Amino acid sequence: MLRENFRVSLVEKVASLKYNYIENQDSWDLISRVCKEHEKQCTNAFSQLFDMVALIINVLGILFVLLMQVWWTAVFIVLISVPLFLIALKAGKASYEASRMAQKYYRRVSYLSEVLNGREAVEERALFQYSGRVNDKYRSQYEKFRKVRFRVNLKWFAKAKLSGIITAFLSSVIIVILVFPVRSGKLTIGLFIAIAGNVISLIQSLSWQMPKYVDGLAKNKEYLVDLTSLVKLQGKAEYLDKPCKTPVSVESLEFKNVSFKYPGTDRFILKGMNFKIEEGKHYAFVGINGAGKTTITKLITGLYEDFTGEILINNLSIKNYSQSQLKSMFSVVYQDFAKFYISLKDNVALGDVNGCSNDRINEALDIIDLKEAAEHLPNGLNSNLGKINEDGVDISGGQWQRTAMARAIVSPASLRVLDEPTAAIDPIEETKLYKKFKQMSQGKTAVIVTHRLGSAKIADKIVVLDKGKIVQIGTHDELINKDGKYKEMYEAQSKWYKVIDEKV
Ligand SMILES: Nc1ncnc2c1ncn2[C@@H]1O[C@H](COP(=O)(O)OP(=O)(O)OP(=O)(O)O)[C@@H](O)[C@H]1O
Repeated sequence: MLRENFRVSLVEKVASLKYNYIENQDSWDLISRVCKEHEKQCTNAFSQLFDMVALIINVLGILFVLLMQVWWTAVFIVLISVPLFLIALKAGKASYEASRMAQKYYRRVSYLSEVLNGREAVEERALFQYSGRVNDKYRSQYEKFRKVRFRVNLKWFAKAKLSGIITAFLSSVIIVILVFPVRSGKLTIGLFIAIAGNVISLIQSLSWQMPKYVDGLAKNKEYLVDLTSLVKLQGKAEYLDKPCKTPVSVESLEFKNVSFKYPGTDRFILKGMNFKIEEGKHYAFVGINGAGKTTITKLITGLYEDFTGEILINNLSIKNYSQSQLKSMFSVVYQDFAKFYISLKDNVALGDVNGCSNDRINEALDIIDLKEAAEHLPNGLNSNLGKINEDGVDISGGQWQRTAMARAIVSPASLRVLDEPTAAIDPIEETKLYKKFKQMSQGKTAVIVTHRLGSAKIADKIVVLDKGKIVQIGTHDELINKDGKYKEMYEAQSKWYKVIDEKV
């Protein structure tokens, strides 16, 4: 039930969160803490709770026997156990808090461990031999992580041991005192042995088992505090909705005086931006690194809502559309697109979650020049990609990019956003690809973010960005004949384009 229900609920909760929580460090830490070993956290809590109930019954039984025979020993033992109980409670809470603090170091440690051992960085590792340096960093981060944990564990250990020693000592005192009534004949030897046995059993229960369970339960309580905080994070159930089966067509998209800064930061990334995208046309957004191109695509697709000014789709504010309507309007390929280690066919089919036929997949692969390569894979379209599967095959960076673009092609959305997905494809191939993309996107609107002006050239309009502002808009011919940022950038890259112009 935990796996089927709780895990699914957690996944749905995280998927329904506002996008800015995913990019925010603190909320991401919270999400990681709650989702990590959630099943274990719950099963531990249950088993510890039951063990504790069993222990309490056991302790109460022994206390009852003691109470009947030598009442003061029972009272004495109960009085000792109260502070022990409180100490264990505090230790459990501190231990979970330490794991919260350790989380940020742990994240870095896990990342560095992946860099040192993972498959992703294997080539750079072999080429640059950086393992020694990264290892030093790993060690220093791990030391910080270990010290935080060690301090808490040490405190816990010291408290638990000290409590154990005190209880053992006081219980020995009880046993010694009981010798006197035995000597005077008030207590039989048999009863004395039984009581001494019970006192020793109580010591074990109260000084070792009880603190262990209380500590565990306190940790679990803190987990519940985190879980409650996660549940309270703002989200919308509609973020889980699929795109509408009948996509909403984007006839126009307009930015009116849009300014934006990322949540939790002070710097405006977009400053009073105005432009209009018309149906069926292709737009290229160009500009230096950090100019704000990707940020525009994030706002266009509704990932962030906290902007000032207006974003109008078909003359209606973007905020008036439901998530399923918005999702049906855009197909997006980002520069850091996801590589899914599933079959090639499923990778492409993700572009239309409402159902995608084999014919459409083949057509998309054909357009994107991936069909031949797909036919050479061991199981054709059904070949698993990536080395995570036993029969998985590695494809090249450019082929991954083409796969991601094929996803955008099978999507029925009317506006395609390509945020530099072609960086791993050489400039000549890229320009060919965009030309083909333009041909097959007739009637569709496209926003292409690129650094290669040879590719931008084929767009109907080029939007030039600089420091969060639009500095020029126009066709290639218009912009190249004016002095300005575009001409400057184009001339800097022009040596390439002579070659490209000749070849494509
Ligand atoms: N999640 C974020 N939180 C805070 N700042 C961000 C975030 N994402 C991007 N930025 C900042 O916003 C600015 C614009 O980034 P953006 O990715 O839009 O630029 P870009 O023009 O697409 O750059 P590039 O050509 O390098 O891809 C950058 O200065 C970046 O540091």
